Amino acid sequence: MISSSSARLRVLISYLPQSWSCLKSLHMSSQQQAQNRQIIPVSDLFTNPVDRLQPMLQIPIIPNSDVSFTPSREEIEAASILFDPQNVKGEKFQFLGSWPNPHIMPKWDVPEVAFIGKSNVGKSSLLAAMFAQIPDLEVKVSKKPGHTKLMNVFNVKDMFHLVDMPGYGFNMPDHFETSVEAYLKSRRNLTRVFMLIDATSGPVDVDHIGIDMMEDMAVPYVIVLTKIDLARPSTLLRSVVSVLKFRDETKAHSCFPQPFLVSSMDGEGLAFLQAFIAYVTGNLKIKSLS
Ligand SMILES: Nc1nc2c(ncn2[C@@H]2O[C@H](COP(=O)(O)OP(=O)(O)OP(=O)(O)O)[C@@H](O)[C@H]2O)c(=O)[nH]1
Ligand SMILES: [Mg+2]
Repeated sequence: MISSSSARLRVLISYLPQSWSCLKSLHMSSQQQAQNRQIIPVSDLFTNPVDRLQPMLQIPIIPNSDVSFTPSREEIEAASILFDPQNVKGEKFQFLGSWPNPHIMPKWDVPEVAFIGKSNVGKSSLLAAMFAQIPDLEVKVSKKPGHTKLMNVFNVKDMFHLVDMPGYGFNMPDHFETSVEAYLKSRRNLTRVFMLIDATSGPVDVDHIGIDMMEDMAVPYVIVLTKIDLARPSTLLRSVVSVLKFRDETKAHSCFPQPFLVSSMDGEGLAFLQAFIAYVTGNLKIKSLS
């Protein structure tokens, strides 16, 4: 029986490879394990991607005490319908505009969630994937880091707003402090921040700085690992463990304990994340949480 989370992490880390050659062999053995233990295929879009990794380990990847968001399949499907334009006539999906700082941004009486992370991590792509069924709503993405320079606000049916932020790190805008930081510090209707980290690398130095920033401001945030379609299962597992380790080592008080995994390319994990957004903005009741 493994009791403390740091002891659990030590056990998890001992499972993980230390070098690329070991990673390769873990990958091969995980393929063999997949045959034996039936890893869930990626094609199921209404599940938590962590579930398909779980057969690789004999203990929970995320300690049960840290897993509080467990919607049913029906609840996940209900949330994804919120992002579906074929509902009641007149429901609005809109790009509301771009702003360089929060002082000139209109104050709406609607919960907002914001997406932050290093340049090129996939913030704009994640919003584009969420709005994939709304062709009129274009979210610009680019291979070039530092593409998004302003805070872009999108309205989802007057239920909540999604805010795409400029990235930090390489090619970040000079006005980052007066835009993103000022927004995070002052925005009253900001309900949750989603901090994106690249799943192919796990947290890097610039992510640590981002997390410190969130902790200093005591803004509630959630970690989302992006680009999971590009990460092998072993790499993905390693990135999840790195996030948990980092969270525990830094005693990240404002961080939601359960990380999310998503691919904007094949949509894996998207509906699960949408369910969380719907839940935190008060638009979805989760039976297991009520
Ligand atoms: N394979 C894959 N590529 C992705 C994914 N998400 C984003 N990308 C790619 O990563 C690159 C950067 O994506 P963006 O969404 O523009 O990244 P961003 O975080 O908004 O970047 P900045 O605005 O520069 O801060 C683009 O080439 C995307 O196609 C993903 O889930 N899977
Ligand atoms: Mg962007």
